[in-house]
Amino acid sequence: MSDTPTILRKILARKFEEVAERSTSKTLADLEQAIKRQSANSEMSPRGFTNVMAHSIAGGLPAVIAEIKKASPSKGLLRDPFIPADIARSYQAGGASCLSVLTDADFFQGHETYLKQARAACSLPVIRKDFIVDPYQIFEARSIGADCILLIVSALEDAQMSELNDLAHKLGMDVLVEVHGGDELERALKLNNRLIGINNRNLHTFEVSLDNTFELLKFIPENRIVVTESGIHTRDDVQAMKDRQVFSFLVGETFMRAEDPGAKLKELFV
Ligand SMILES: O=C(O)c1ccccc1NCC(=O)[C@H](O)[C@H](O)COP(=O)(O)O
Repeated sequence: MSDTPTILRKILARKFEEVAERSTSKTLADLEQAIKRQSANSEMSPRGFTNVMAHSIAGGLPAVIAEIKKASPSKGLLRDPFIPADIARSYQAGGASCLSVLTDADFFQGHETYLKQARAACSLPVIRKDFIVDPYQIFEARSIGADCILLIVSALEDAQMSELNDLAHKLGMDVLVEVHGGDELERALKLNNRLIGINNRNLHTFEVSLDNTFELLKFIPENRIVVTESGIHTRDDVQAMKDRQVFSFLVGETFMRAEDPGAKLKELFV
């Protein structure tokens, strides 16, 4: 791969700086202490992200991870005013299985507080949607209440990915391992993990094609849950996935642009 600074590379470079900055004001030991303290609070216990997804599918329902993102590098500002607690309640009423909350500030106008507010407003499991490059961020994710984290295969080496995956599980969280191409999928399948996300968006070029899910799907064993991510806009898009036995979805922009995100979810999925 060339070293041209694509958006993904810029985000990752910033993440390394962020971890260095944050860990001086809040150390790893501080985060571990916070996690220990919150283990006495049942509200903060992991909500079983993967189990909830599997349960929806087993019950014949699509498992929708409904995303809370204020803005994105490809589309700019998506929602204003942006009230995570209201959005979370709307998603739960609309039938979402889980939430995804962007916590990256510099590129998505996200924040950890948004995850806390969204999670406190509903009973759904929540994935911290961020760009994880260091164990520090996994401790941080659990300390703010995340039930699941995202690992983007193209951002990580195998050994590092395996270490991060194990750490997340050790802290009681689930992991969504995200791929875009066949080589990444091969690497993802080596991990002991059930949720595999196929991103239809190329994070280097922003190009989006649902064909990406259709093409990679055949290489994924049946014991994995395939989540199709990005570019889902219509009932036809949803039906095209269902026709190919894909029942798990991660949707952001379409819901964020709707006045009532939960009603939009129902319109697409029910
Ligand atoms: O959304 C972007 O522009 C983006 C750019 C660079 C890296 C990641 C990006 N998005 C993260 C996601 O994968 C999506 O937020 C998620 O899959 C939902 O996609 P969509 O329904 O198309 O908003």
